[in-house]
Amino acid sequence: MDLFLHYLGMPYLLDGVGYTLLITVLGLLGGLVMGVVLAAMQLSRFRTLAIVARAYAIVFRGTPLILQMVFCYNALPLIGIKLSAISAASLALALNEAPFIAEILRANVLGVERGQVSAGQALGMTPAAIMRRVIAPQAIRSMVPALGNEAVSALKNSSLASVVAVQELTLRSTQLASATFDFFSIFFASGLMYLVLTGAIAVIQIVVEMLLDLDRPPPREQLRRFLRALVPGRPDAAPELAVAATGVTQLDVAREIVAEIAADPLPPAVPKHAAPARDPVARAARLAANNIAVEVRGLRKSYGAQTVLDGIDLTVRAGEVVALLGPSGSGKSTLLRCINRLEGWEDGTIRVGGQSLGVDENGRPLSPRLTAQMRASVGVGMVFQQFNLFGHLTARENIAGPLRWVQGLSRFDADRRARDLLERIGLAHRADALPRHLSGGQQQRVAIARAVAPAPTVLLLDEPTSALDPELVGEVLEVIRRLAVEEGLAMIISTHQLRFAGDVADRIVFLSGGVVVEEGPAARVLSAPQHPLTMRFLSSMTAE
Ligand SMILES: Nc1ncnc2c1ncn2[C@@H]1O[C@H](COP(=O)(O)OP(=O)(O)OP(=O)(O)O)[C@@H](O)[C@H]1O
Repeated sequence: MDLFLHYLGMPYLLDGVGYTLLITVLGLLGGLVMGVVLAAMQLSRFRTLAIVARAYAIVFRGTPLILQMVFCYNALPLIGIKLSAISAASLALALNEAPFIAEILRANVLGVERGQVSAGQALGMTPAAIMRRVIAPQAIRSMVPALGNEAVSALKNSSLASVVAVQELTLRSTQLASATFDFFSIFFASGLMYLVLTGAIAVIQIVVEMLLDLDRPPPREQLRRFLRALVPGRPDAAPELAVAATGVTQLDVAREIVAEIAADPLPPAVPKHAAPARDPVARAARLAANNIAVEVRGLRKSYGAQTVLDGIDLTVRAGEVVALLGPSGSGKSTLLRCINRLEGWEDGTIRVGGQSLGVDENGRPLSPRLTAQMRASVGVGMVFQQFNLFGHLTARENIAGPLRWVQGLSRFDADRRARDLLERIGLAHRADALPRHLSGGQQQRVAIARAVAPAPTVLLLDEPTSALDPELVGEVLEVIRRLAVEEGLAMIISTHQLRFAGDVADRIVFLSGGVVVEEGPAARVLSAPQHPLTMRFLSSMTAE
């Protein structure tokens, strides 16, 4: 035991720990930098870069680290690059770690829901802003455990640096044991040192995970809870006593909270503009004089051999509400995504606010960054079936964030606009809740508020209620009515809610097999459809 303690505090071995740490840190930092580059190359639109990165990964993951160390130390001098043993070992470790770290980065970037990327694009965020504000914060959170593993493995791999005579812990332990023959005490002591180092990595990992944990209460709340727990006799410190005194169980309290959240009524409507008079003829005449908000001409779009949209023509005027109806797979979502330039197409033109999104005045395609800027300046918002809220941001930040990043509002103004909208949709009390703590209906209400926050002129809604339980549909339709219809936005809404369509839509466009088979005033199409396919669809929907 004495000998073991003696080796544990021996400066010769402790110096070895220093070298071990140095190589590990340099290797990991180098690996991280190169890993970011490799991951970016693999995710890039340029195939050649992706192929080069993949080839690198095959070579450096497929050969032993010990050979890479020998190569860096002995072979690089042959081409004029002479490195010290520590530099050569660190470089080899970095080269070896890079493809593993790149795969961790790539997997976590791809793991962020694609819907959130579409939502970012639809909000007019550039690819760089989407990476920085949406993907990176979520990917970094989820990659911490894997990076912790990688750090432990790099620490252990650093022992291979002994092959190029770096005086790290394993080499020094072996040398000491050869000289003293006290193998057991020395290797036990050096094993414990490695354990302490890997333990420290585990602790760092736990702390980082805690700091990045979105469910962690804010520091002030943590301090409040801590202080409350210290004060004896306070109701929070002894909830059972409070229950005994009042006769109200915790279950009762929980039920009350759940009931309150479930009811979650919308506040009374205070429309900015008076709701449009529902005299369809007068309204149609008024709308006919408005500017064209969206114009689709001869749109053809295929996925591989499948033609999804086959010569669509559609004109929507400012302030007009158009409901897209049609059976599943008829192309409604694809049409909406094309209008917003989230999809390309083969033939035809789409103009939004008089501009062709994604192409310059000479018809040449714009970069994704310029397309995003154009989308924001034209003012087209989109609401998705699956809500697509940014998962790491609160309800308030989901609305305020894009206002700052895209519209350039100050934090104060963006927050005020977000709070105002949350109040109007009856969710002011949930402003600081994360999307995963909101019901589907609440999430979709926030998503609608986020889409209308920059005051778009055109709002596209892709089956906004189809992912919701029936009892939540009404609240979302009411929010659409308040925030969009009453604001007089031009809207194209793909929906299966016939009553809602009849109530808010000026016109119904019925799609089947990628073509418009019938269109006309909402009341007429719903009550007296002309085309057999429309008739069959409407009677099947009414029967449901
Ligand atoms: N990214 C894609 N790749 C290949 N095929 C696709 C893609 N997106 C849609 N499709 C196909 O295009 C057709 C039209 O799909 P779309 O989602 O536009 O229909 P929809 O009318 O919106 O249907 P639903 O009411 O079920 O949402 C479908 O056959 C679908 O399988």
